[in-house]
Amino acid sequence: MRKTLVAGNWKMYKTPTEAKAWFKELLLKIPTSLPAEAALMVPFPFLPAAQEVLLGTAVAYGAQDVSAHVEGAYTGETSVRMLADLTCKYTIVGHSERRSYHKESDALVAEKAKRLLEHGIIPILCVGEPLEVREAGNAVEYTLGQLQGSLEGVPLDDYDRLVVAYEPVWAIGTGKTATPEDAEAMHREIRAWFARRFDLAFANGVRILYGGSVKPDNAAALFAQPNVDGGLVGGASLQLESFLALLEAAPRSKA
Ligand SMILES: O=C[C@H](O)COP(=O)(O)O
Repeated sequence: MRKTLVAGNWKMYKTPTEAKAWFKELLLKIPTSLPAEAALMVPFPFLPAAQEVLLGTAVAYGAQDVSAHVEGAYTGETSVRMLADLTCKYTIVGHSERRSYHKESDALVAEKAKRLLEHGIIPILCVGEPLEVREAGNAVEYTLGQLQGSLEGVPLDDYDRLVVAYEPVWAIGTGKTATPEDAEAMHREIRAWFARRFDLAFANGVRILYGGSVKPDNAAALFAQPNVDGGLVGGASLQLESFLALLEAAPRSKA
């Protein structure tokens, strides 16, 4: 059984003060019998407030990136030891905005995933093709290539040490969502890749989220697909009511 996960990615929105108030309000409004697991992936300066308010509750939290270096003279970087000290459960690696704007390679993403695993933090590894690749009919090949490269040398002893997020670049922040059928088709390919690389039990256990313009009005159809184990959600995770609606749209688990 895979527990469904709805993870908000706040990107570079809100302030620490706003975030702390939001976390508190969320805890007041979140249903006690929450079907899916909830998580918030927030900017680094929000993590102390997340730890103070969310630690020990039903809402997990984590960062949106991490340095590949453990520590040292790396101005502007944030280390995995800092994230572990702030009790992050998850952290995003390889988001397309970092791959594109910060030229992060698969090899760098793999190093970051390794650092997280070494410190007990679960990487949410993002993969997904740009529009021209999809239009050329190479979306599967491209996405599986990214997956392979971003997990090169990453020691994965169990499926619950990793979450994958399939985020087609053309669907991010554009209002264009992959159809539930297209998302399901890619998620099946990703799961089949894990079956080839590891085994069937690993493949059936690993959670694969969909990301790209997930909203309360399309979430239920996406999350109903057998291989879509929840979502990594940008814009629609920023408002409390829509984040709660997304959580309610998610089933408890997948077989
Ligand atoms: O990580 C989240 C994705 O980039 C999706 O963002 P979005 O829901 O605003 O399209």
